[in-house]
Amino acid sequence: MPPKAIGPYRVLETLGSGGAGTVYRALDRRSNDEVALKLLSTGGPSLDDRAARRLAREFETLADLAHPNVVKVFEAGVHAGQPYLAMELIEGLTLRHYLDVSFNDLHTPTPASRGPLAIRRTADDDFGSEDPGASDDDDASEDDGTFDLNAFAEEAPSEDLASFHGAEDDSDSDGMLVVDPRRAAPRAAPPSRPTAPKVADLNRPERMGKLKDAMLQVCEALAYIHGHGLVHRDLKPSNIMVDDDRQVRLMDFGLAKFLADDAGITADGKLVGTYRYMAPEQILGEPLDGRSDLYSLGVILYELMSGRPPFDAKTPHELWRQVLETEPPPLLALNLHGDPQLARVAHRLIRKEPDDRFQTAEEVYEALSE
Ligand SMILES: Nc1ncnc2c1ncn2[C@@H]1O[C@H](COP(=O)(O)OP(=O)(O)OP(=O)(O)O)[C@@H](O)[C@H]1O
Repeated sequence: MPPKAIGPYRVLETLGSGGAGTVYRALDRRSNDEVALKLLSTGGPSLDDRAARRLAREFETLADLAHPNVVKVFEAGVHAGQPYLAMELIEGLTLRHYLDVSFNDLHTPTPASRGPLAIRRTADDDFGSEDPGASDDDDASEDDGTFDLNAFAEEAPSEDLASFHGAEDDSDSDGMLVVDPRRAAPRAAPPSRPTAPKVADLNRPERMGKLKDAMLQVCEALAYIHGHGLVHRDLKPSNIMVDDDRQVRLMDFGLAKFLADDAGITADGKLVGTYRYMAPEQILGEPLDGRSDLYSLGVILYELMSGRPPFDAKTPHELWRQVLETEPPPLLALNLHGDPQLARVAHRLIRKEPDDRFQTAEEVYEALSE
């Protein structure tokens, strides 16, 4: 049961939960404005009052940031020992759904047959089946108690083209993409499911235009937050939302900085971030800078262009091994007619050595604009 009120906010509904807490749609009783309210779960028992207030004060610094591509943080506070953040409420889709929906639009016979779309949550597990053997995580955590293996459990172990687009996969019980039940109906009748789209469908000009435009806006957001000395540390498709005007908002930036040290390790030894998108230096617990975010951006670009992530494994340890030691398959081998310029950008972003990547988000912006 969600709380009825959090500070001066009346909770209206739960929008979703992620690794760091739960997000509610809430009403600011002072102004009557609706906001997105993120109640952070700090992983253990409630913080003592002083610690929670200190964290909330640090979050307040995020309220000084203002950029059209960065979600606006209004204020921070403490509720029952847990810090919360009140943010601009974005009516839109996560980047992955935004691009999937554009694909589905092209395959839906009549616009009238489509129902309203609404995102309810965005863990990055929204594009493949959850590995039923989630005990992988348990295994790994026994091997190495250092890391928070829940982060891996929140991701799908793999992404294939069928699940990438699956028109009927978007109405799952998580409620992450709510569709007209008429569209969901074929789910019960597997023979009527559409065949998996061809890789070439990923290259449809409209979709590619949206992808490139969104990437440029993410670069602008990253340039801004890096310019303010922040590293996102958890850049992934569910932390990028696109509103109805196609304006991108980067979310959850900076939270990791307050919850962890320079290398992204929390006080209780957990790694902050989502494994699939983590740069090698992040996995190794080394100090991070903006180039680690650029690596994550490269994984996102690679995956949205090819329909699968550059590294794919069933266990965190295997994933880490691949990220640290192996080269990803050439993107254009997976998608023969992919945009070569964008593919080059993706590959350069996911180089293992930060020095070998683009060095700034501005450089990436320029390369994407060529
Ligand atoms: N400012 C916002 N406006 C509208 N919806 C939001 C906003 N912030 C978050 N949400 C929604 O709340 C859900 C949960 O967000 P949250 O940041 O807790 O999780 P996440 O990003 O999916 O995962 P994680 O916390 O592990 O990064 C998301 O699905 C998102 O759609």
